[in-house]
Amino acid sequence: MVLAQLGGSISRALQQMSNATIIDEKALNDCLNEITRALLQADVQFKLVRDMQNNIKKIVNLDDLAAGHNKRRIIQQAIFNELCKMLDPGKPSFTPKKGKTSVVMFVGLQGSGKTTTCTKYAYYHQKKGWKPALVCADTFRAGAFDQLKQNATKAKIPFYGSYMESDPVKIAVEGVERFKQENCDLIIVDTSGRHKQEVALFEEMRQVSEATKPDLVLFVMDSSIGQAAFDQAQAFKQSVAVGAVIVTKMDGHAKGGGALSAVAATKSPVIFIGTGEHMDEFEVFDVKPFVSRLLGMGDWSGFMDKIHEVVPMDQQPELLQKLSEGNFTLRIMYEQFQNILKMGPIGQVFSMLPGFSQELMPKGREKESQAKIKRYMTMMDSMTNEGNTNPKLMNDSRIMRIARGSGRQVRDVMEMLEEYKRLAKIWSKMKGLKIPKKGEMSALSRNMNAQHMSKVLPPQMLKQIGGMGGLQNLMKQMGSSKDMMGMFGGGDK
Ligand SMILES: Nc1nc2c(ncn2[C@@H]2O[C@H](COP(=O)(O)OP(=O)(O)OP(=O)(O)O)[C@@H](O)[C@H]2O)c(=O)[nH]1
Repeated sequence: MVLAQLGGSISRALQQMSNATIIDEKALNDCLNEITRALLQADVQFKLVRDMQNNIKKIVNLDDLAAGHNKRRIIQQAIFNELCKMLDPGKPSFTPKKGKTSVVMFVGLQGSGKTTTCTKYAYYHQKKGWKPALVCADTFRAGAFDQLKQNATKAKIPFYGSYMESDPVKIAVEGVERFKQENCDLIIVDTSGRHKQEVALFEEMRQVSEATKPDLVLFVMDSSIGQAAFDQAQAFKQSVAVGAVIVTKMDGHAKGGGALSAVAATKSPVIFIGTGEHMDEFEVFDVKPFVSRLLGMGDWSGFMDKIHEVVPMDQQPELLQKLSEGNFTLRIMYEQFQNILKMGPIGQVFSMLPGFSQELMPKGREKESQAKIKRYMTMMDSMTNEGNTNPKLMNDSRIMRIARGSGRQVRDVMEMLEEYKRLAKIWSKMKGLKIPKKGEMSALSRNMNAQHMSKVLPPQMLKQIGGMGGLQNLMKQMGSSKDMMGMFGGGDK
């Protein structure tokens, strides 16, 4: 995903500025120009980037800053805030409530991933105990109903559609009525797409919308459309009351910056992103954790959510307890690999942990990484329970035995043990950190003190903030404010 590169470029620009002996107008301009270039390359609309640059310059008036102020921190905070502002239209979208019927209509161009996303959205809610249903009002594309039917059947979600009826309005109304009677609480209407923005498409959308009176219109946008995103999103917004955006294919080579433009064009928030073709490759989109990730700061709240999602309920307290004791054993690694493989897209989990994803899970090489994890697990399988699971007791003959037993080379076993050491080192930094239970993210904020934070932050980031002293000051100044936690990916949702 090119957004990751964007994050890398922004981090580098900040780093370069941090390395400058004096942070003057020139250093700031150089840094901002670098960030501007990165955003434009990521297809963010030119006007948005220019506005952002001007805003930062206005906020960070270097002449007015009294001596002793941490300029780096102020600049970094301004960049963080401006990026968040770009992605946050300032008002939340309509949020359906479990148990209360809501109609959600999906709109978007053909091929944007609309049909796939309808099912992902339904499946996401179904896993959380909702009663969703799918209505296929796409009578334009042959095969659309079959596709929806297939997806819905796989996910065991009720669906409605017709091979005979050609009037999308009629199907939409009938489907919505049927599922209202069946007490479904999330009725999702998939509408037709077109290859390009056409009058006929917009007219049909308007009619379906008028007839079904959706509580929310979701605009689905392919992240790879680049600079065209702004105009496309605006055209949809002008035809129907788009309330929120879902950006798809964020896993591919898309530059992803279009997401920022779509928010500006529709003045509606991005609420989910699609990160693959599978049903569960779908993530809630939260502005602050996203920008934190973009700036390479990690996303703790997302990571915790994933743990709650991936690890079976009965294993959660034990695992979290062990992790908070800094007790990352080979067995834990094995069990977690097992859970993660069951879930499918492991990259999503690890990418949320600072410094984690690149080594074990390079982007775009998930299949390879998955195979690697399976290989590790075969080797771990061949270890005997007693003694051998303690990596400290691993000697040459044991390593050879494991290699023989699992049909692998000695160097493969060594690699697996190295990986364990690397993960154990990362997790040892978590020692003492109280890990919140589901829905208790505020506990994380309360327990995150500067010391923990300093261990968790990548070293270059800590340096930019001004080391331990700078971090303590920063936390004092900001108190335990949401902004601060948001910056590091925590905070209440
Ligand atoms: N890699 C990736 N592929 C996706 C994602 N979302 C959808 N796709 C793929 O994009 C292609 C088009 O998706 P559809 O759901 O058929 O598109 P659509 O917008 O419904 O198309 P119409 O019904 O013709 O309007 C399919 O091959 C999907 O598997 C995503 O997040 N990542």
